[in-house]
Amino acid sequence: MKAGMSDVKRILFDLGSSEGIPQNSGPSKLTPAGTKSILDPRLRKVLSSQLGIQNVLHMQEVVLEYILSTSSRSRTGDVVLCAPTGSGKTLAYALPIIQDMLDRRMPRLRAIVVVPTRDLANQVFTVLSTLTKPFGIFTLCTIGSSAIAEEALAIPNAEILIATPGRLVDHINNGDYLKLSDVKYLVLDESDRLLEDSYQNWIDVLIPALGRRTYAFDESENRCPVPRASYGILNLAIRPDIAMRTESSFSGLSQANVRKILASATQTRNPMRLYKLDLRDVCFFEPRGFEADEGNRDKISGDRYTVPATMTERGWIIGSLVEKPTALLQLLGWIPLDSDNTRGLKSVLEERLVSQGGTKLVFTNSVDSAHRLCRLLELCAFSLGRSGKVLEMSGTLSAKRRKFVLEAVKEKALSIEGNSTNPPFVVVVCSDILARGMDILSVDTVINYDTPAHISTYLHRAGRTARAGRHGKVFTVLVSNQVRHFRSMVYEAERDKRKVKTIDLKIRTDGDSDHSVIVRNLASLRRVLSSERYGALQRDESLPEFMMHSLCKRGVHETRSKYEDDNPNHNSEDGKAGHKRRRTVIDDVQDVDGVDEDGDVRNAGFLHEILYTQIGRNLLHPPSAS
Ligand SMILES: Nc1ncnc2c1ncn2[C@@H]1O[C@H](COP(=O)(O)OP(=O)(O)OP(=O)(O)O)[C@@H](O)[C@H]1O
Repeated sequence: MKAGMSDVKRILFDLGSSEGIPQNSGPSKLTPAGTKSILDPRLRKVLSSQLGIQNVLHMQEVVLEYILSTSSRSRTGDVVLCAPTGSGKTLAYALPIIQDMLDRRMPRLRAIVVVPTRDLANQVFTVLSTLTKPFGIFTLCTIGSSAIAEEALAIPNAEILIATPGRLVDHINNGDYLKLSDVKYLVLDESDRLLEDSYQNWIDVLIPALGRRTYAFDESENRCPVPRASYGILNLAIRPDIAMRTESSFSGLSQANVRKILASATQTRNPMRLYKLDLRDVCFFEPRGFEADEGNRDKISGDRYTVPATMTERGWIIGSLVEKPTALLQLLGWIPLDSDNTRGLKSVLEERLVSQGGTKLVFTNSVDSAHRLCRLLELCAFSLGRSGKVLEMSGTLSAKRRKFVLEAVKEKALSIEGNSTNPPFVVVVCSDILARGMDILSVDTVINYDTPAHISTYLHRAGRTARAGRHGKVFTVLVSNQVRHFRSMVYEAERDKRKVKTIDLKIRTDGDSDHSVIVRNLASLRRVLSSERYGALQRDESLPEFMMHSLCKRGVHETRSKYEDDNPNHNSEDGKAGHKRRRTVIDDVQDVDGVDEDGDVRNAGFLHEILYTQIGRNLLHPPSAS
């Protein structure tokens, strides 16, 4: 987090010109909060020294001002914050909470932040703990990565708790060490996602535990009586549509003082979902110009969203599923565009896609496809001689591996050498685990290899790029029969329809074309996946180079001696274990190739593969040899 921050402070953007967010302009400047800001100077100093942020954004300032100006009153309104991805919602809720705690007298649990995934919890924890540490505010992250008893010991000292819903419920049910009586803020980050899933009925457990309000039923009240107000650059409005449905049946003063803050780029306005949260006096923050049309207010499905102005979106239409991997390689700039494509299209690709450096995220619709595609790209990168890294990120990986991948990408710790003709790259193939909230500033391109089924998934995936005023590109690979659905999904939901263009891509799949790279490597992929199935290769680890050499038919013996030369410590205990495992991998590959030293195919599984699949038959009896 910290490493990227020195860049962030220079790339500031304006959420609040009087015209609203500029739709088609480049990154605009941040209007400094300056001396008018109500941000505490102590907090400002920490923000600057720890995160490299000199000024708060207008949206953050408005939320800060609203929350702090009403925090001392007995009746405080709940806050719903709906701003585009990458617009700084984390600090928008974190700053008022921390500032409110600066002059506390007794350390008590004052705030709970609930987030849907462990990785996001870790990210939010990094930001909050960095800001709170200098003030001695103890922030704790409880996500189920350590023993519950261990966490239970730490929880009584926590003043801010960041938790995934399941773990929070575990602690509430586990004993009385989690004291909720002094909790003043409950934040739901990615609230629409949290409300979608029931996660052990976490809302039903948490809300009553915080102290449910009691209301007197009042039929005559059909609107929230609190007036609309315009607050600086944002519309700060009590949304009657939500207020009416959540409050009309229950009017009266609250007995609880927990203020709820909901944050998401795709905030649900569905009162049926929000109802369970027991919201009251809801203040709906959204950038001016993007509030729901008056006529749409009552339509539950009428939500419209906006994406950052610095994002370019394109749909790439291909003829059939078979062309997808080849289209991906072309999008990544690893193989040239087919000459059938127009000159104009070529220049678009060259200009927009083949950017040097930068991280590319490739989204698939399932963890299995993410894994297979990652392996295939690893093989293709190797056989095409590309310098860079292909990494996988999905829920099936161990927490340790996920942390490694995130840190590696965030901190740019991957030391990859390249040159101008072969620029280094980092491609992360991921499932939707990375779609929500993850803040990786080096991501300059998002590719939807699989088209997302829902607009919210599309927007969150896309939102991993073009963050904090940076430029970013989003490409969606579309098989021709998916185009209609894609267009209607995006056009109906996005406010600026002109932004998303679709372009036809012509791809040759005959024997002489670049498509043959895919065909060759699909055969290797099968062998890699077999090695994993039989435990010879860890799913979590990148493909060892010697294995790729072997798969590229450079000779098993050569790679074995290469491995031994390259690993002088292979006789140490650790080295031996690793060596043994790697030897198995080599044997494995030999088996699949049908060239094992004893002349036997030892593994029955592989035997099956070889004898009963077309690819296996081709391997043993190449068509040209027959
Ligand atoms: N005041 C600021 N000045 C400069 N950069 C900022 C400021 N506030 C936040 N940022 C940066 O903007 C980036 C995006 O912030 P954040 O992760 O909070 O976005 P978000 O709105 O929560 O996005 P998402 O909807 O995807 O979760 C982060 O890198 C953050 O450090």
